[in-house]
Amino acid sequence: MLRAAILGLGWWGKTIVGRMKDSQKLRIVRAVELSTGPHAELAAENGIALGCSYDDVLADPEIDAIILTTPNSLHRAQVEAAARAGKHVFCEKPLALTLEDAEAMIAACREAGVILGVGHERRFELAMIELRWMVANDELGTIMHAEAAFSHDKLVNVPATDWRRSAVESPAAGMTAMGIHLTDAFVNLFGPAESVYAATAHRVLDGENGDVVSVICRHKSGPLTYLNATLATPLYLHFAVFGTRAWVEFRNETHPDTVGNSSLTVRFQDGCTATWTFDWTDTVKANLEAFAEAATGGRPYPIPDEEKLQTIAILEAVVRSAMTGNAVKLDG
Ligand SMILES: NC(=O)C1=CN([C@@H]2O[C@H](COP(=O)(O)OP(=O)(O)OC[C@H]3O[C@@H](n4cnc5c(N)ncnc54)[C@H](OP(=O)(O)O)[C@@H]3O)[C@@H](O)[C@H]2O)C=CC1
Ligand SMILES: O=C1CO[C@H](CO)[C@@H](O)[C@@H]1O
Repeated sequence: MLRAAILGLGWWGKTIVGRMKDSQKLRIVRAVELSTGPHAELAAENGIALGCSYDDVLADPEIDAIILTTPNSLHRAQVEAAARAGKHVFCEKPLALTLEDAEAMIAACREAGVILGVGHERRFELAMIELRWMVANDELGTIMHAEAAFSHDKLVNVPATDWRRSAVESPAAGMTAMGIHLTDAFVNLFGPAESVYAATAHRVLDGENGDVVSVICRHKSGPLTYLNATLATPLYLHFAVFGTRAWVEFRNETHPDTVGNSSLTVRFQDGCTATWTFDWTDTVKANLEAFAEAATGGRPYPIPDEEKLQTIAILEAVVRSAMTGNAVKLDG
């Protein structure tokens, strides 16, 4: 059992506490209240000790790991501090806001010999795992292109002054909140991108950041990918991959606060169509338990460092492209 402390009991921190309540692999035993505590009721219900600083938990030999559900710009310093203290660290997405920061964080964890988990839970959807298998095993033929769209209007009602609406914390119209999940999926399916073009628009939300983003990537392995993400329409997640032998569409009704099914529809060259539905699985818990297994020496963490870096390289290129209006080439 991995014993963890959590930093940041906001929306997502509370979600994680709830999801990990009955886990046999990771137990949250301490929480650091930074700014908006106290969280006495939640802590009492879940057997979590409050009232300590980050330095306290880093010095606590009873703590094996840190979970970070804090504003994005704090992630680098907090991950580096955890690594220096010899703690495994699970950091929510985006891992970092720049490639330089992500590289430094990964280097710090490697040097300290600790596992770095990241909140890309969408990889743990059963339908996504199936889709990944189809692509990797050439079931779809040559992949021509893929498209995806993701939205959640949770942020519509938060004040424009909330950190999640700031262009620094959440650049390129919420790429860091929504689009990055799709980028992670494309990196997982098709590997690194060699060039990126992005545009943002400003439709309904106040503030300097825009509320809808579109991104086209050319992947080194060949396919073009296209994503749309917004902060202002009701929740949806749609994903489609088009190959010369078949195309596949993935739909998902899952919301972090509710439960929904997902489905994969495949249409083959000969016109046959097949649809599979998948029951809801707790992908947040699956990701944290995979992290716990890696930290306790069970098996490797399934999101490789190289892919964590590629996702942040694309994020950085999206921000640059949206600002300049030019395509951005990625090297290395
Ligand atoms: N994987 C996923 O699907 C999701 C991931 N996330 C990620 O989780 C992280 C947290 O997001 P979310 O929970 O929505 O954010 P919230 O604003 O709801 O919570 C952030 C918490 O961080 C703490 N905090 C520390 N310093 C600051 C500061 N300077 N300003 C504000 N809060 C601070 C506070 O904790 P306290 O109350 O304990 O003081 C606060 O409640 C982000 O990185 C986000 O991208 C978010 C949603 C879904
Ligand atoms: O930050 C976020 C906002 O909500 C989305 C889902 O509803 C999350 O997936 C995302 O990580």
